[in-house]
Amino acid sequence: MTSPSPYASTLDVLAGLLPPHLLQPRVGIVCGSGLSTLASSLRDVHEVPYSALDGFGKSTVEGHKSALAFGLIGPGEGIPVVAMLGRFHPYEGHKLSTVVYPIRILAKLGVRDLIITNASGGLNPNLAVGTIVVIQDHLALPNLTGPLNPLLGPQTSPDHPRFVPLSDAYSTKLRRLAFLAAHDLSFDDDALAEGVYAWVSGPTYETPAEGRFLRAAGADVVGMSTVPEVVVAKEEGMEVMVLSLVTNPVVIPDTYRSIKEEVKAELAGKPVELPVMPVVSHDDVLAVGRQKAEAMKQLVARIIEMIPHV
Ligand SMILES: O=P(O)(O)O[C@H]1O[C@H](CO)[C@@H](O)[C@H]1O
Ligand SMILES: Nc1nc2[nH]cnc2c(=O)[nH]1
Repeated sequence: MTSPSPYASTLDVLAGLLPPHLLQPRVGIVCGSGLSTLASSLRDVHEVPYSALDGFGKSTVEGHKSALAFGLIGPGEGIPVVAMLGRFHPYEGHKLSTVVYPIRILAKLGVRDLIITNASGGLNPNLAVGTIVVIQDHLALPNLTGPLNPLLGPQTSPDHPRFVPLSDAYSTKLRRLAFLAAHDLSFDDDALAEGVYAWVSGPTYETPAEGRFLRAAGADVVGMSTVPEVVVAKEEGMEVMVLSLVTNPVVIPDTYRSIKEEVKAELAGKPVELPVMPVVSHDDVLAVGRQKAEAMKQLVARIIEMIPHV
């Protein structure tokens, strides 16, 4: 007798709660901090709280709900979509297997294209707060050197490769659609940019030196999520796109001033104003999410309508 799949009870609960036309979503959305309103473009919505689903944790971060929203996007019959209203981060104390469990469930439900969103700090000084960055690659320090690669351990399935290539992690098909969708929606040229996401474990925000280090290493934005989801989605064979909303600057020119020089100037009788280091808060992050919610929502909905659904 074969042992039951660890996902079977979660899938059974969903099958018992959802109408058949929503049970096989074609596209998945992961809503980042403050971005749960992305799902408001869905119609015929059925929400299932994470608490009803074995294997799901509870998202403890403000700006993250804890539910799956199933619904339809687009004209006619509509495209069946599932949105994760809230994600899990390792810094909340969740095991990596919990962080990526919803992605595995999305794959088992039939999701083939995954649109992941997040809030991030800007490392590239050309990226203004409010820019949506279409991620083209990532730099994952916890993956490279530490125990935070979600694929560590026995091979998850004989159908999955043991060694997952990530050189094509970010779907060129979906990234192309993002820019076409922004054009369709008459977004300003600088509303959408491209860049590299650095994943850090958090929950501390970066020191100025860490920000400069990540920038020098080639990253444009930094955040505390997403990469484990991308890695598992790739292992599951999905096409993946990440839209990262820049909510705050991390590398700020001219704020890294030398106190030694300030004191020398003071002793020389020059008027001195001590630098005030700007600090970021999660409230700032959520506020930018609210400001940009409508644009993000329109963009995601338009991309989904443009995906060839055969
Ligand atoms: O990546 P998401 O979940 O959007 O959230 C980002 O915002 C939070 C910090 O303000 C961190 O969790 C960071 O990763
Ligand atoms: N690590 C990190 N994550 C973020 N999420 C939103 N802003 C930031 C930031 O500045 N740093």
